[in-house]
Amino acid sequence: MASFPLYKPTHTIFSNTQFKGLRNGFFWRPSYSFEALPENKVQPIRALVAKSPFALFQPPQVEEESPSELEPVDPDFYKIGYVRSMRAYGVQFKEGPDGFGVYASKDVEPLRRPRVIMEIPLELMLTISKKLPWMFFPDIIPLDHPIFDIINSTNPETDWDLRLASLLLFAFDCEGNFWQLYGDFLPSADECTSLLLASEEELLELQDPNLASTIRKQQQRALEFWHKHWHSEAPLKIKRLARDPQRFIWAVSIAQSRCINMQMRVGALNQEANMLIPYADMLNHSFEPNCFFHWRFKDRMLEVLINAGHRVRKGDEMTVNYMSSQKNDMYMQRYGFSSPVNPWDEVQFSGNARIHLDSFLSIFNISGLREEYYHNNDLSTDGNTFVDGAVIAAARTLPSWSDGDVPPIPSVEREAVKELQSECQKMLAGFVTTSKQDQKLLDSMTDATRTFEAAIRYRLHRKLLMEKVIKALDMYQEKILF
Ligand SMILES: C[S@@+](CC[C@H](N)C(=O)[O-])C[C@H]1O[C@@H](n2cnc3c(N)ncnc32)[C@H](O)[C@@H]1O
Repeated sequence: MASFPLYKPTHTIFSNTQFKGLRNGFFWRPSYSFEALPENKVQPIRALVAKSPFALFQPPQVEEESPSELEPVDPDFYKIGYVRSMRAYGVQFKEGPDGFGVYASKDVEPLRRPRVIMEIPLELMLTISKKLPWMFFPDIIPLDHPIFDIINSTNPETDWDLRLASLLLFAFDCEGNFWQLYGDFLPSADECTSLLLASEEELLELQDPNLASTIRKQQQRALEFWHKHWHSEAPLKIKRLARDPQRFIWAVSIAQSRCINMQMRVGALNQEANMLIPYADMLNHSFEPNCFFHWRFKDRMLEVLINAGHRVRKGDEMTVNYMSSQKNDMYMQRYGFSSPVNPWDEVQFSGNARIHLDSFLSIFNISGLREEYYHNNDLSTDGNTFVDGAVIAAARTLPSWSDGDVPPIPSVEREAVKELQSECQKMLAGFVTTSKQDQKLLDSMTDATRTFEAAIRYRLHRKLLMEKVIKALDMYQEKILF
């Protein structure tokens, strides 16, 4: 099997001048299709840089350059000399509501087995082992390069993002490195939602002092790291990697919002690694994802696969689950977005009021495993039969007792419902704006920064959850307690 199938590009080829538009504050990044051609099943991303001098994407020129009298060669032997390309099957990279994303370019019937939609070889990635001794795959750092000392100075427990950011900046500076080109497809500081890039005013818009203070500490930490290593005496080959702190903080934002952690096996080594994986990092998050990642050991590839049994329609977004069991503040901290249907989100109640959890769940017909949560439709926003994630969050959030814990006393239960509702009302009243006002603000925004928008959305999502809790308790009261 040849490592470079000879596919024909079907899409526009963008010149380097057009790439530069990305950095000028506009949020556009070109879209690329990997639709199957009649004669081929795969469309490699190499085609998008077909005119670039970039070595990694150049297919072997053996056939064109070899006079016909030459003997046919052993393809396996020649394969050794060429770096592999990324392959994608029936997907398209384009801009959507959550920035760039990956979309199905054709219908996929549900299969009994997961179906591969992307394969990304190890050599295109930037990875660092999570633990000492530091190992890099591929190892692009030459012996004695001072960037290694900088990476080596980081705290193994906490500073994975600083290490990855340093490696990314180093890769941008390496002649012929894949990331020199891929960097043009990464979000610019204006396009990135990471709160590391947020101003103090934007952090205040979160109306969450804990989250704001966590972010301030992270900003400070990145800044101090830059000052420590990018001082005036630093060698030029370090200085030019990040001439100002903003460049370094942007790199940390990219590392935080695009890193994938995986256990990868390379040879006899089993490595837990922090990885920047091109193309796979274009996948957005969903709490009901249709895809997942898998490390293919035999040829050191990351596979992106569609879940077994999943039907995908042309135009559907392909998504993965970034983190499980995390509240919206964690999503904000790491990725700069929150979700109104995060089933793990919470409202923090402070009082002693508790309701009967089993009765509450029975009202919404929620039982069993997470995937099997259903409810009676009354609280669903879109009218489908699946339980809204916010209803699960409401259930999880409520301080509760169950049989054998406290005996059911209807009057006490009724009192508890009212208390919980009134605590939610008080919390809502503590916000400067209402959820309707936040929604209006979001609808009217035209030239706001992405971090400002993310901050407003975050506080709106918290209010929506509280409103859901109040409504759910209303229903509980009506149906069970009369
Ligand atoms: C790994 S990247 C995914 C690709 C990214 N959308 C882009 O434009 O390059 C993660 C970033 O995508 C955005 N994102 C991913 N999933 C999202 C979601 N469910 N809602 C809103 N934004 C999301 C956030 O900006 C996040 O920091």
